[in-house]
Amino acid sequence: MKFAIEVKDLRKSFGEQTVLGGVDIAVPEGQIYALLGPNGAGKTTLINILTTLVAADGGSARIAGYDVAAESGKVKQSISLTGQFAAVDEMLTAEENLRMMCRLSGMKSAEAKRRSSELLKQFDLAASARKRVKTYSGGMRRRVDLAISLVASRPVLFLDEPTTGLDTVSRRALWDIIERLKASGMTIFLTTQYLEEADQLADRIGVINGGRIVAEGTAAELKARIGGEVIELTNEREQWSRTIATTGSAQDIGRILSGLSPALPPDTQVTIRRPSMDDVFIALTRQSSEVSVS
Ligand SMILES: Nc1ncnc2c1ncn2[C@@H]1O[C@H](COP(=O)(O)OP(=O)(O)OP(=O)(O)O)[C@@H](O)[C@H]1O
Repeated sequence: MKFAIEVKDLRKSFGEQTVLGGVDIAVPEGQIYALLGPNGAGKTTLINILTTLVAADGGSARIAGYDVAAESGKVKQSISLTGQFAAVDEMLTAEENLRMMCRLSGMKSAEAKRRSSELLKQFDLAASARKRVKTYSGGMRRRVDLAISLVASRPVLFLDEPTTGLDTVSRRALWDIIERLKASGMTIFLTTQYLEEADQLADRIGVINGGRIVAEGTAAELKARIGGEVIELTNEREQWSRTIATTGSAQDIGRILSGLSPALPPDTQVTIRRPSMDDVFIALTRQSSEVSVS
């Protein structure tokens, strides 16, 4: 298998603080990898190292076969990055923004025109292409950001929290686009705080906490790690809920409930269901918060 992204024992500290304490990741070509983690877990630092913006202290990373430290120029030519620093001019139309970026990346006028209209179509922006970006909704604006980062076709795309702050409809529209980009053969590395997003898009999910990958696998594999089912106890009057992993057998459920029942208010509701990504995430980050990264 050929890997588009290969990260080995990657380390980074800021002063005394260890932000990445030995991270290993391998993403095969053409797949989507989602990195999930709480605030401050090191996700942006990892993206910054993989996109050559920040140097690592130790370990290695290769993108499209090139070493991020020794061959940073080749790495830059292999990647697109969409994050906080999108260079959109709000006073221009989407079409003008795209043509300008195409010209800046060295295309002749006719080529810039062709590539811009191709991107406007691909990102469902053709109907609004001649309106100023400042009149766009958040979702449309995010699609312009993404289109601009893809002006030059590159094999590996990094997306730092692509749908944060978007409403459900715009988020789904962006997911469709990300899936289409994958179908065109791109390898995509994204960070997200939405478990549903990782579940929906990613071939593999890595959970990062305390500077380490504490779990990795497909959404189904991660869900399987916390057992067959979860018991959810909810008390609406007292406004609390609690989940407990169970094998799902009558004996195990009986054991858990009889262990709890003397302490439970009588109006507590019990539901038994398959674990969600939320359950997995909470279980994994809770377990690993004890782990030292130094
Ligand atoms: N240039 C820097 N100098 C000092 N500390 C830094 C620097 N960059 C990041 N950090 C620290 O490293 C830790 C990880 O930050 P990072 O931005 O990588 O986390 P994150 O997982 O992306 O979180 P968020 O979702 O909040 O952006 C944080 O505690 C942050 O304060």
